[in-house]
Amino acid sequence: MFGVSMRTLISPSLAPFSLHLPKPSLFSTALRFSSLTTSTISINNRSPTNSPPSAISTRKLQTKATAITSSSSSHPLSSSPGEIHVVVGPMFSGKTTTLLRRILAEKETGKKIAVIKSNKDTRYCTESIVTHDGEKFPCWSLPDLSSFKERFGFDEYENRLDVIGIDEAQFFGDLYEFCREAADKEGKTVIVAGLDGDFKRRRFGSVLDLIPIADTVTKLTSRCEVCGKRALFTELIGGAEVYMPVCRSHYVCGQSVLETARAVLDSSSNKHDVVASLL
Ligand SMILES: Nc1ncnc2c1ncn2[C@@H]1O[C@H](COP(=O)(O)OP(=O)(O)O)[C@@H](O)[C@H]1O
Ligand SMILES: Cc1cn([C@H]2C[C@H](O)[C@@H](COP(=O)(O)O)O2)c(=O)[nH]c1=O
Ligand SMILES: [Zn+2]
Repeated sequence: MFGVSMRTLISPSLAPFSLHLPKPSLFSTALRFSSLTTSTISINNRSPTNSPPSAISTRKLQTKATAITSSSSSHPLSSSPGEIHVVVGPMFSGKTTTLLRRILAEKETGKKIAVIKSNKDTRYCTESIVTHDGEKFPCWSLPDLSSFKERFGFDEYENRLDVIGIDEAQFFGDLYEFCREAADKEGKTVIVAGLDGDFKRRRFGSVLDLIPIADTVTKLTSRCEVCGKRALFTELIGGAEVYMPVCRSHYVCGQSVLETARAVLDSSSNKHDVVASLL
């Protein structure tokens, strides 16, 4: 649905956007994932999926030793602590693609993996995560994360699962608790992909709450549908579900266009009301 919507973005209703560039959709057509930009804050200087350097092994050993002598936790560490990697950005910035790459890299090293996405996202397919380029990977489509262990099987989860990928993380109300427990107490590596902000640039769900407990945070960017520059934000451009990635200038410009359009619509519907009331 989105693939189609984005290809028809510059519709008559978007005339104000197209004023800035004669053929803005060329940017999305030409865009490949490799051209999207990334900035990663690696809190402990290791890459998300690479095997840890020796300093990390030392840290894990120390933490393990601490866990053995600690009796305060109701969930004593049975293995090394896990990791949390967070991938955020606007729509079409490559979050699902990145998640998929990282998950496949983990799988290739022999790790047992599982991918979960919110069942609120039914755009392409419910049983798979699907990138906007059509790449797919089977997943658990769930209403919340707390139901995952039971569905996956407690024993299988505890003893065999190494890596959990979470897509559309902004829709999970229990994201923070799930990730903290999985990484801190259950030794899982959790790779989380989701929107940091909504179309009003407000924080979305609890994705941002993960930052203080994350190993790495990667903010991806897309390409502005209007000018082709780096897109940081997602703009809602039509109905309830048509979005496009935009740069800061065009986000601001789009907001003022929308405000003006709303004001015009309001005043004209008021005029109609007045006229109607006179008839
Ligand atoms: N308007 C667009 N702007 C940028 N990328 C787009 C657009 N439309 C489709 N794409 C494609 O979407 C891909 C990213 O898809 P995906 O990983 O699913 O992103 P996200 O999960 O961040 O929404 C890009 O590599 C690009 O090929
Ligand atoms: C900006 C924005 C998005 N959504 C929805 C629309 C999609 O279902 C997902 C984002 O998917 P993607 O993998 O990042 O392309 O979120 C929303 O509900 N509200 C918003 O403001
Ligand atoms: Zn722009």
